[in-house]
Amino acid sequence: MPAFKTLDDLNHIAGKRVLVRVDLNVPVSEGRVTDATRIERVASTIRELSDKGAKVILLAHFGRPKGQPVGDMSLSLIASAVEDVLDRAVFFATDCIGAPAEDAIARMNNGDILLLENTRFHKGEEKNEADFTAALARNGDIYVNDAFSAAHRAHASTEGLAHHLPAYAGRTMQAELEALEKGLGNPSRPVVAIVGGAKVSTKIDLLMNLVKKVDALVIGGGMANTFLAAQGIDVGKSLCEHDLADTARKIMAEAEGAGCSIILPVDGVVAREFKAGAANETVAIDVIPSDAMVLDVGPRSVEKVNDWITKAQTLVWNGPLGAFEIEPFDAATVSAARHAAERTRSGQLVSVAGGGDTVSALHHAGVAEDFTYISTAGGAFLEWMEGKELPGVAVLSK
Ligand SMILES: Nc1ncnc2c1ncn2[C@@H]1O[C@H](COP(=O)(O)OP(=O)(O)OP(=O)(O)O)[C@@H](O)[C@H]1O
Ligand SMILES: O=C(O)[C@H](O)COP(=O)(O)O
Repeated sequence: MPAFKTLDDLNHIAGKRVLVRVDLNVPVSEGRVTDATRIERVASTIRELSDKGAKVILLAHFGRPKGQPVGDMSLSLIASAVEDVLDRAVFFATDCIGAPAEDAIARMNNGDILLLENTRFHKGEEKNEADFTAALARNGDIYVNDAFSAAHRAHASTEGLAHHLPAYAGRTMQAELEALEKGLGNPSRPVVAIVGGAKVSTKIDLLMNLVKKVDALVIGGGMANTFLAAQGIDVGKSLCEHDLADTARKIMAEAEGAGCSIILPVDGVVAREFKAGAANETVAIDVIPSDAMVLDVGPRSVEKVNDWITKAQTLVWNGPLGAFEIEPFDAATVSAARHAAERTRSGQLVSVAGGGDTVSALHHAGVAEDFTYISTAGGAFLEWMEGKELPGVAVLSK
């Protein structure tokens, strides 16, 4: 793992202005934050810096306002949720640069916490413009990046600032990078990856990268159908990207060349309707009725997946094995999740998972707390699984 500085390297910071990039891009409904996980994840960094007497100045984006102020994307809507999580006062400035920011910072006492308005209200943020970055940098002495989930963006507040100020990884960034290193960087073997979800098309780069890194790749969910169809199996009315048959064959050939076992379903739970409680039956994968669709992998397949989880020392998971939102098609995902959780609890498995639906599925199975690490990142986690360099991480290690 590339070396980077952490908060352990930051001493004597009382009175210093620390610009902390956090990810406050949280779901909001009717003015209320409906999931504060991302805020909870950055709380330890904020508290630690504040306890050391730093003036903690939070930088974040919210939504995609495209370089201009948009009312319902104001971080003023999130400030009280940050206060609730921290149980400390959080001041707010109506702009992240210029007089509003400077005046608010001038009023700060040591240990105070200030949230600056959405960085994406300025065009310079996403363009990583030199003038805008310099304007942000003028408000700080030190830069801490605690937003792994925004580190795939080379923006002023996620990348540019590290060229202007001494740069450090916050506690969440540090934990995420350490967990990901255990997952794919330098993992204990065998490493098994489970990739599921709806479509192959959104995960081609990810699959191509994984077959080079893992010992076994379990393919489930809707995307398994594309692989099965590419092998000449009739998948009936199942979700299937027939035009990606060549891509699927290429991924399988790459896997063979790299010595990675591809584990495809050998049976499936099929139904005629995509709805909870729909009449269903379990069939062998080569006799899928032409008017039915596979909505979950079957029990024999789950047994195979669980055998691989038993053999594995490391598990990386993105995408559910079936349509887990509608019962009973959650069965395979729940079974594999619980088995992985049990192995993790007993210290025999390092388990790392990410992806919005994946995290929901693990919560649904009641085991999200038991995994070694659950990433709150969406795009950044996927790009990491694709083997891409994340600009916000790369710059910290320079
Ligand atoms: N056999 C199937 N047929 C149809 N849809 C399926 C099937 N198996 C899984 N899915 C769907 O795949 C979706 C989840 O896949 P996705 O790739 O989006 O997961 P993710 O990467 O964890 O989530 P996100 O994209 O939100 O980060 C779910 O909505 C689920 O219903
Ligand atoms: O929600 C996310 O995944 C991050 O906050 C990044 O947001 P973005 O996709 O709008 O850059």
